Formats: sequence, structure tokens, C-alpha cells
Amino acid sequence: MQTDSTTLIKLINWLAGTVAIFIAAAVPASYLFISYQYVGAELQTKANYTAIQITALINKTPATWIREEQKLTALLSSIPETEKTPESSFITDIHGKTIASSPTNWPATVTISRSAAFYDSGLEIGNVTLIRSLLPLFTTTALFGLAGITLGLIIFIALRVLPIRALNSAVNAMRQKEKRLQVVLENAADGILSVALDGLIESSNPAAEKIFGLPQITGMNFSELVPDPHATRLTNQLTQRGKSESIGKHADGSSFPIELDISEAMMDKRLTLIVIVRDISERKEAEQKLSFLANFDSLTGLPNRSLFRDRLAQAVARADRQEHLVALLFLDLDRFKTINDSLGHTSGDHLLLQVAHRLKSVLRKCDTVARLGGDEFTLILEDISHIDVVSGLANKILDIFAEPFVLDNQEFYISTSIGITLYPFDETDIDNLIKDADTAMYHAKAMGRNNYQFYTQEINKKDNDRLTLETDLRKALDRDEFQLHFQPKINLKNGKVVGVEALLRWKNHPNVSPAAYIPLLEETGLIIPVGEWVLRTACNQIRAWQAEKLPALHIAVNLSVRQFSQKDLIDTISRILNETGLEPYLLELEITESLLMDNKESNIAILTNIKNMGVRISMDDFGTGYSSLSYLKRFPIHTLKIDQSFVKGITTNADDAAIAGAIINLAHSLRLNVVAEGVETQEQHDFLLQNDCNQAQGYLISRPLPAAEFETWLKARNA
Ligand SMILES: Nc1nc2c(ncn2[C@@H]2O[C@@H]3COP(=O)(O)O[C@H]4[C@@H](O)[C@H](n5cnc6c(=O)[nH]c(N)nc65)O[C@@H]4COP(=O)(O)O[C@H]3[C@H]2O)c(=O)[nH]1
Repeated sequence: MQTDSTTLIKLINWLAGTVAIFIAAAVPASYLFISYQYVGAELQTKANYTAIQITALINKTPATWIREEQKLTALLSSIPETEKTPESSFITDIHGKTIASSPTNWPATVTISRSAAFYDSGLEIGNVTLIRSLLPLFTTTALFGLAGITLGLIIFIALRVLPIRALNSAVNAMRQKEKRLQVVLENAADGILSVALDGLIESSNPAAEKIFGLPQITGMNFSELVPDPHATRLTNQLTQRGKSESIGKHADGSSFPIELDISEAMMDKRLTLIVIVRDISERKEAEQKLSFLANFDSLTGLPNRSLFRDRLAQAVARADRQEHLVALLFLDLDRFKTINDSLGHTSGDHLLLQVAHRLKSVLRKCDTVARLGGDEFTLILEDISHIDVVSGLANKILDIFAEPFVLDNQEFYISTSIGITLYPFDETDIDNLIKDADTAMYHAKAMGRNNYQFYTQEINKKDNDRLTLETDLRKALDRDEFQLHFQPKINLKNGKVVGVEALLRWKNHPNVSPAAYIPLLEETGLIIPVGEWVLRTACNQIRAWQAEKLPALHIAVNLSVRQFSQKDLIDTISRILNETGLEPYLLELEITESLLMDNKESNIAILTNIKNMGVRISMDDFGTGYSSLSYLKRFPIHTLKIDQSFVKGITTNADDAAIAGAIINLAHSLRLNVVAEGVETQEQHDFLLQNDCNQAQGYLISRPLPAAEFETWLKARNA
């Protein structure tokens, strides 16, 4: 670039000089030439004219003209002289002898002369010659020379300065551009190299050095940075043009994936390779991660639903070839939702990780364990020769769940329900195989959880019934199909009705017990809106009876565990109390023992809040669960309800009598009210009265009744 511009400047100088010199010389030379021609012509004209006059004189005096020197001299004198230009003239005969002349009083050094002949009778007899000094012409020419030099100088300056200035600004602009390009090159994230065809790196940017972890790569051979994986040719990578992926070698010896973009360019009249190098480690990692996420569960690292389906399809194909069975086990953790809702998702995740670990530990290498999502796991057991092998493994799985899981430094017993289908016995289609295993798993749950069930047609029918029920349930609330029945509770000592329990009824399915659809409402989450409806309707009913001046009644409403995971439970209760205007002490919420086990601290907090609102809390079905009595002390409970299974046997079974008696004593020692439910006979009633039970509820007193019937019943009883 530098040499190019210097040569150009020299050329401009030379051209400007030549043009200037030419102009400086041409101006005076042209003037001299033109003026000389003009003077010559002028002299010639004068000479011709004078010669004509002499010829006329000769014609007039042919014999004597030659002696008329005076006349001839006067004739010469009459020739008009150019101002300031010394001029002389003379007449000569044919032999050159001067006949007459005008005086010459100027130095006749540099002159111009012109002659013309005169005639006598047509014969040339002499010449008239005019001489003029050229000094004035030379003087003027010298002046024109000065003007020419001035003009030449101006032209030289114009021709030299302006182009050079333009050239300089062009060169500067190019340098700026070059600088900018340099900055771009130095700051580019990609490595940019110019490489000779033999692999020699001729230039590189800092990014290239950074990528390979070397302080300097110019001068190295490209094959040292990107070794040919096949070692066939030194510069194998460079033989490709366009984009390609390869492996780079870092200064620390490690390999990393790179992307090369190779193109050709002419540089210094040589074909050079322009190589753009990009470190694609992050992209590759992301790709790998994506492909992992597409096939594996990110939490447990187990195959996900998509890979599980692939594996099942492969297993089925292998089973066809080898005439073996494939067993598909569908696992769902029991009460996982409670753990997740109460201990939080982190603990839920820890549980899932532990489960995945335990499941892997019982499987053979050829089997697959996958997580389909949530707490659903599937197992594919291949190469099964007998169904006993599957039962054996299902039992093994139940066994590994018998050990407690440690979450938040506490031990939890989590069981699993397993549904099993066998290929090709149950189904040959993969989707149906999965669906049937799922159905069998639901059946296992319905059978009391913590067990496994093989798929059967009978299960399938039950599953369909359940589906129909679920669909109907979803519409029931909107269609106003629910109703409350009220069952009275009496004070055993005086027989007075002290309260009622509100029990949900489904008008369209009067024969389906709440015990059948409440678990379904819980599973589907419908228990939240339905529970709110129950609470509001029950409170409104008591208010309505209050308005009718019926004796003040306590209303007991069942709360399911699922409602406790509802964030705004407290708000819902207080809103309903406000809306209906029911005094809080008249409301009693019945909870079950399972609440004592699940997430004790937060449940204690919720119950304490409820208690602080003035609402009473009753522990339903007491004695059926396995809650620790020490928990009981910490819970803000007002009432214990003896489960009807004990009440049933109190007069016939010594154990039931002992348990019922113990519960009554325990309640009294904890200063709790105690209610016996399911009282059907007078004997049971009397036993409870003798054993100091406070209240009783059961068919002996009244079945649960619709509001209007209950009202009639109450009025009749109090009458
Ligand atoms: N054999 C016999 N049974 C008697 C006798 N006295 C009352 N019962 C029945 O015992 C159940 C008492 O309710 P629970 O233990 O809270 O048990 C309830 C309760 O846990 C649940 N439930 C009912 N309504 C609701 C509700 O609105 N919300 C929630 N979360 N659960 C409810 O469904 C369970 C079953 O309710 P129901 O079928 O109405 O059954 C009621 C009632 O009809 C008797 O002398 N003998």
C-alpha cells in the first residue's frame, strides 16, 4: 500500500512537471513563432509595395531613374515604420550594388529581412530589401517566457497538489478502513486465519489463538492445530471448502469440537486459504443435552416416555423372534401428591430419585426402568419364560419400598401400586399394553394400595365404570346434582340434639356412597370446589334454621386431606363464615388421622389458624389410623370421634369395648370432647353412656336426612 502510493506520487510529480515545462516553453515559443511569421509577412508586403513604386518610377523615367537617388531615397523614407521597431531599407541593382538606402541608426545584430524585385520592361533589374531588428520581438518573447513559466508553475501546482491531496485522502480513507477491519478482526469471536496451501499459517487473529490456547499460532502448521484424524494427508482438513466440523487440539492437549469454514482468496498473487474456526463445544454440549432431554428424564436420568416406548417396541420385536414374554409393570407411588404438596417439590424430587435408585437395583441389565412423569414409573422385563418371574419381581419391588425413605431428615413409608400386562397374552398393540398396565395399576390402588395386580378383563370393566363416574362427577357441581344430608349428634347424658354432621349426597346416584366418589373427587382435584360448596351450603343451612328459631346446632363438615394442600383454605373458611354470618364456634371441621402423618408442622399451623378463628376441630374415625398419640397432644383438636368399626363391636367384642373405652379415657385426659359414631343399638348407646362418652351419632338416633326431613324430625323430637 505504502509503495503503491509512493509510485503513484512519483508518477504524478513527473506528469505535473512535464505538463508545466511544456506549458512554460510553449507560451513564449508560440509567441515567437507567430510574431516572427507576422513580422516577416509585414516586411514582405512593404517590400512588394516599394518594388511596385520603383517599377512605376522606372516606367516613367526609364533612362534616368537610376540617377534619381534622391527620389529613390525619399521613396524608401516614405515606407511607414512600425512604432518602436527599428527598421531600414535599401535598393540594390541586379548585381547587388546599393542604389539607395535609408539610414540605419540601430545595431543590426539580430534582424529579419524581406526583398522584392522591381522590373524594367518586364525584366528584373534590382531588389528592394527591408530589414527589421528582432530585438523588440525577443524582448516581448522573454516576457511571454516569464508568463509561460508562471503558468507552468500554476499548472504544476494544480496538477501535483490536487491529485496528491486526493490520493492522500484516498489512502487515509483506506487506512481507516484497514484499521476498522483490523479492530473487527482482533475482536471477532471466531478465529480467522490465512493459511498457505501447504498448511502454513500466515496470519491469525487473537480469537484463533484463544480458541487453541496458544500465544502465537502464525508460523505453525494448520495440522498441528487440527490434526488429521485419519492421518492420510498433512492438510486433509484444508482440502475441503465450505463448512465442515472437525476436532481441534488445545494447547493443554485436550480435544474439542470445532467448525471450519474454508474459502479461497488471492493474496499477493498467491492462492491462499481463509479459514474461519469456531469453537462449538457449547453448541455440541447443548445438542447432547437436548438429545438427552428428548430421551431421558432430567431428574432421575431414567429413559423418558419417548425412549420407553422405543424400548418397549424393541422388546416386543425381540420377544416375537425369541418366542418369549415381555412384562410391562406400571408403578405409581402411593400418597406421592401428599408428600409433594406438604414437604415441597424438592423433597418430592429426592423421593423420586431414591425410588429410581431402588428400582434400578432390582432390575437385570436387559430390563428397562423408565419414568413417564410425575410419580409414574414403568418397567419392561424381557426374556420372561414364566409369569412367576414377574410376580417374583413385583414382590421384590414391594419389598424395597418397605424400607423407609429419608426426606428432610425424617423417615417416610411410601408404598407403590403396580399394574402388570404381559405381551403377547393381554395385548399386542403397544399403546393398549401401556393403557392396560395403567388400568391394572389403578385397580391395585383401589385394592388398598401397596400391591400389584395383573391386568384382567374384569379390571378393564371396572376401569371403564370409574371413567364414566369421573366424567359424570366433573359435571355434577355445575348441574347442581349435589345435596347435603344431615345426621344429628346427641348429648348422651340428656339426649338433647347438640349438632349435625353434613354428609354429601349425589342426587343422580343415590346408591353410590360418598366413600366411593370422594376418593375420585380427591384424585381429580374436584374436592376443592365441591368441598367449598359443602361448607357454604352447610353454614347457610344452619343460618336458615337459626332464622326459623330452631335450637342452636353445631354443624360438622368433613375436610379431606387434599383440601389442606389448598393454599387459600383459611381464606375460604373465613370468607364463607363472613358471607353466611355463621358464628365460628358453631362450625366443626372433621379431619382424618392421615393429616397427623403428612407434613405435621404445616398442618399444625393451618389447624392452629382455624382454631384461632374460633372454629372447632374434630378428629374423625379415630383409632383406625396409626397416628402417634404424642402427635395428638400437639394438634389443636376439640373432639375425638370413635370410629364406627369399634362402636359396632363394643357390646359383643371385648377388644372393641376396650379400645372404645381407652379412646374415651384418652379424650378425657386430653380434655377433649368424645363422640361415638355408628351407634345402631340401644346396648351400644348404654355402654357409651356408662363409659362417659359425651355424644353419640348413628342410625339409632337418625339416619342422615335431607334438610327438610331433618327439620321435621327435630321438631318432632323436641316437641
Ligand atoms: N353403618 C352405619 N353407618 C352410619 C351410621 N351412622 C352414620 N353412618 C355413616 O357413617 C358415615 C359417617 O361419616 P364419616 O365417618 O365422616 O365418613 C364419611 C366422610 O369421610 C366422607 N364424606 C361424606 N361427606 C363428605 C364431604 O362433604 N366431604 C368430605 N371430604 N368427605 C365426606 O364419606 C364418608 C362416608 O359418608 P357416608 O356414606 O355418608 O357415611 C356416613 C354415615 O352415613 C350407622 O349407625 N351405621
